[in-house]
Amino acid sequence: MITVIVGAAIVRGRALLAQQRSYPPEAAGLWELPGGRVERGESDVEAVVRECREELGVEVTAHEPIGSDVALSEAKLLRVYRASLVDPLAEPQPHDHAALRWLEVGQLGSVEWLPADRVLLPALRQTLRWVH
Ligand SMILES: Nc1nc2c([nH]c(=O)n2[C@H]2C[C@H](O)[C@@H](COP(=O)(O)OP(=O)(O)OP(=O)(O)O)O2)c(=O)[nH]1
Repeated sequence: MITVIVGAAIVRGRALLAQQRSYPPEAAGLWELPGGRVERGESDVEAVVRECREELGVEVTAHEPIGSDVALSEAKLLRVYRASLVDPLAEPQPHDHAALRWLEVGQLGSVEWLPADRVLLPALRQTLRWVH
């Protein structure tokens, strides 16, 4: 069975939300998109919405997938969906991450991403350019 990890590319205005991991030690300090494992009986989109609620305390709408699936291991893949805040004035909170940052297109390379997310940077850049 393949485990799907969904990531949320939350875009607000010209910026994308990134979060900094606080664990495990080998990933602490690196940046990723909000998200996590799709649970049994759940759709990808439902998982995106649930994870953003749990991790950030905000409601999002999940849109289309961005880029291609990225293999994390033989049995795990990362699939990213474009997302937006239901209430654009809602401020996401880092419930279990070290920090959050809104990055504009020129700043996407300024943080150290997890390796799988680095693969998606061109697609994320394109999304930020296209939204505006
Ligand atoms: N959420 C998320 N996970 C990512 C990204 N890129 C990436 O390689 N991953 C990896 C890190 C983890 O190994 C895995 C997510 O697994 P998971 O949902 O079980 O979350 P986790 O490791 O934080 O563990 P936990 O919260 O269940 O304790 O996917 C990303 O952009 N967002």
